[in-house]
Amino acid sequence: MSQDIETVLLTEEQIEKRCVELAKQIEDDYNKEGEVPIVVGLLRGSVPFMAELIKRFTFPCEIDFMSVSSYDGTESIGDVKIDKDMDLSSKERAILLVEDIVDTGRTLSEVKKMFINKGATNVKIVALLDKPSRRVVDIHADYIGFEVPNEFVVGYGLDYNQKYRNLPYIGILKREIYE
Ligand SMILES: O=P(O)(O)OC[C@H]1O[C@H](OP(=O)(O)OP(=O)(O)O)[C@H](O)[C@@H]1O
Ligand SMILES: Nc1nc2[nH]cnc2c(=O)[nH]1
Repeated sequence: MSQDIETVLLTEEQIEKRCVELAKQIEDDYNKEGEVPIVVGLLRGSVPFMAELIKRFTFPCEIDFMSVSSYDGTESIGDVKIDKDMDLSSKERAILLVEDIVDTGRTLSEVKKMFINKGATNVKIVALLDKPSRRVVDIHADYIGFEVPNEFVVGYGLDYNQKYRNLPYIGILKREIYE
């Protein structure tokens, strides 16, 4: 375990097991609806989770990425802005947004609105982690991996100043690292 980690909250095995369950649930829903969604990963935190999910999808889908930002360090700095838009058109397409964590809910709320404005027919959200105690915007994620407490977590895509994304587990960062 990294010496900067206070506690491991979720092991690699727990995350993988949950990804199998989520992928099955998502697959059943898209098979019922008969749509070919664009699976859109929000860079950069969603990458490990998205890789773990999509390799288990057996339904036809396309993938794309976009990058939005709203955070600096551990605190929200307000508005969400698009740093890199996706390449595919979302007009008249079903979108499955893949996110690492829902915290205040601002990012997903803004991104979902943006897709609806661009003419997407259906926008669903899958997030690995949910921190409901921090929510300031009412946003519904269709699929959630795990609920986490109000602690700053890193690993499995989640960073602190761009570090720790490569950890294969989710852990609580020691306070002395960021205080
Ligand atoms: O629910 P919210 O309060 O909006 O917070 C969640 C967002 O914050 C983090 O993104 P960050 O801007 O740190 O980008 P990253 O994915 O590159 O780490 C995280 O990846 C989510 O996108
Ligand atoms: N790395 C990381 N990014 C976040 N963005 C919002 N909450 C968190 C968190 O707990 N950890």
